[in-house]
Amino acid sequence: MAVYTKVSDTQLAHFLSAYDVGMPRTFKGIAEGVENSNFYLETDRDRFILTLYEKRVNAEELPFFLSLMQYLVEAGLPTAAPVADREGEALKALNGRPAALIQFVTGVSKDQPDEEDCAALGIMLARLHKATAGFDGKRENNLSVDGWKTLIERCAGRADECSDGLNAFINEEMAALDKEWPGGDDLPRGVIHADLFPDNVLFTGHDITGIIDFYFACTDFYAYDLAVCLNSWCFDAKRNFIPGHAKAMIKGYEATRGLSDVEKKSLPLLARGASLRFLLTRLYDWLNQEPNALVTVKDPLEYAEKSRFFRSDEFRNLLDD
Ligand SMILES: Nc1ncnc2c1ncn2[C@@H]1O[C@H](COP(=O)(O)OP(=O)(O)O)[C@@H](O)[C@H]1O
Ligand SMILES: N[C@@H](CCOP(=O)(O)O)C(=O)O
Repeated sequence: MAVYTKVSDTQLAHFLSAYDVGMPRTFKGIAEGVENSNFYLETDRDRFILTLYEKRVNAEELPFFLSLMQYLVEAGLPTAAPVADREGEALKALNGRPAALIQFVTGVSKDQPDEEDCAALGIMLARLHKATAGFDGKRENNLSVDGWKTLIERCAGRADECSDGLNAFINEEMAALDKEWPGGDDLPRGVIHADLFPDNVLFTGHDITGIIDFYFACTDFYAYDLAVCLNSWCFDAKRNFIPGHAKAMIKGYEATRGLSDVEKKSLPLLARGASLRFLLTRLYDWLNQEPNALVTVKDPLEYAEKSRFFRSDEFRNLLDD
């Protein structure tokens, strides 16, 4: 459960007095997520998510995230809208943290998405990329090559506490990616989600009803967003790659936004970059656990294994099929 900052009944009542959202009926911490504190709020009028932004979110960047979310709702994407208070403010503060009330979206995230879900995700990801092309906000990806180097410095060679040999693996992978990573103009880019894991996509059946958690959204390669999804949607619980999932996702994506040959050829490298990004943030969290937080720390090694897979020929061959 991710609740780093608690909210008392009195604090909630004071916070809600600025809004026109009705009287609270249910209020509880949410049993998913690792980044921010999230609460489910039901009032006599509607359902909401109350988010208190924590460690990795830079408060100055919150207007970018919230305006992107609002833009996407208006563009017809199934995303959650920030709720403004009576003064028209969506970005507020609560218990010393920046906070926002977000519209609740219905649907259930999938632990084990199937091929049809992956196809739907591919289509939705491409729709998202086409929609964000009209959004004029920009945000550098602080979890790309330079950000990985910073995380490596902060993990200070302690990776082997997690697994023998992990430090050497990370350094070797970082050096290779640093050398080969595409330059800013080498691939089409725009605003991407950058963390579109299955827990951030809500379904009813095989239909996507909600895309949430835009707090890593940034300006980067569209194909990198696809590479994040190949990492997070196309492996089974034993971390075996599922080629059918990847094919369905890429096909769905291409049906909506075509991928150039250069983008396709870059996917193995971009997928390795995405693996390293999630390996490093998970490793940092694993090494710096907060004893008082209600949070389930995620396994860094999952992404070391995925990174090794994306270095193999199997994925390259699949793209040539
Ligand atoms: N707008 C929303 N509508 C419905 N459920 C949501 C919404 N936002 C978050 N949730 C629920 O809260 C959980 C944690 O939210 P998430 O944004 O992924 O956390 P974090 O900010 O820690 O990354 C999600 O897995 C989902 O169950
Ligand atoms: N997707 C990341 C963790 C951050 O996302 P959240 O939605 O689970 O808070 C990972 O799996 O490492």
